[in-house]
Amino acid sequence: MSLEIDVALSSRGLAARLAVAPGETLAVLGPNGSGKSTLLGLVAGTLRPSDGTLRLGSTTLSAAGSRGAVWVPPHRRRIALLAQDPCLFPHLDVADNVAFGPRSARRTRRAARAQALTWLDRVGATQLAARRPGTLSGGQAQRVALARALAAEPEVLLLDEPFAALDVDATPALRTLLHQVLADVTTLVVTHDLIDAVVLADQIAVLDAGRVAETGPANVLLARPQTQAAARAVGLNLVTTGGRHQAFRPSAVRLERRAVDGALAARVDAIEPHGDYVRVRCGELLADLAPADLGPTTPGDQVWLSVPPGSVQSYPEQTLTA
Ligand SMILES: Nc1ncnc2c1ncn2[C@@H]1O[C@H](COP(=O)(O)OP(=O)(O)OP(=O)(O)O)[C@@H](O)[C@H]1O
Repeated sequence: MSLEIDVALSSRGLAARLAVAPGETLAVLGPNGSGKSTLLGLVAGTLRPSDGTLRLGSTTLSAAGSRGAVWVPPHRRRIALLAQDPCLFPHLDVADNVAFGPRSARRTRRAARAQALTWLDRVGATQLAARRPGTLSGGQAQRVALARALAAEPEVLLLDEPFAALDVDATPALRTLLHQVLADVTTLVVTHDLIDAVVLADQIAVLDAGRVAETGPANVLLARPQTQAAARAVGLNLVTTGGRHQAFRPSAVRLERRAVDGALAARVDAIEPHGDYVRVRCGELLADLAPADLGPTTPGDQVWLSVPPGSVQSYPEQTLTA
């Protein structure tokens, strides 16, 4: 079912208009505090908008402000939220946790259990059916939470950083699983991890300071962002001159400590260690370098930045419509 979001929450500085087509997955990217979780809360109904409307198919879930008041409470929305913390009921075994949604929808005990086992099978967790949540690993518990969310047959699934609390080892398998089971479910996924967007998303929306900076098909926005906010969100530098964008990865940037033909003069604002590389910030531009290539550079230094032509994507600037 389609989801049409046109909501504002003035106390959190959020005003966003977005649409998710039936069965599609929209990834919401953006820096800390840009409003991603607030947006999910407004869709789930745990937060009440100060203005605007929210529609699921032909049903209005909430309408506020001058457009009249409609409010469908969270438990009536057929929207499931899967967050970092799987939030399983500790006193129920796995099968009963997953059967909770169907039972709440007044299925018989037998039908609810059959449905639970079907979903446990789909997420590869049949063998966990009799276990208590307290005995599960993080990855197992998240699989069960996914089965529980989907067994309730939601019209919309909301994922809030679904892998953030998991071991790196457990994440790829769960992401692949999600990709399979999300194929037909209208989904909104909030993530800091670009791989989630690459694997799961049909569309991407970038939030910046409570506003939608850019939306577009995932493959287009990941390769050819039109705004600085989107470029930052997908990990690219963006330089715009003469109606054309040049986008390039920070790891493609070369840094020289003396003037070089064709290089851009810049001043170092900050140097941040990132594991086995250092990130050098020069205004809006980022350069990711091996420590040995940085040399004795410090903040405040004048440097010259260049990028090999083969590492630059060049494409026309477009006018974005809100
Ligand atoms: N419980 C709260 N009470 C008041 N203001 C809040 C609350 N939670 C968030 N905010 C504010 O609302 C705005 C949006 O925050 P939100 O948590 O939605 O951002 P986010 O993009 O999800 O950030 P993060 O990536 O850090 O989770 C921020 O200005 C934040 O300070």
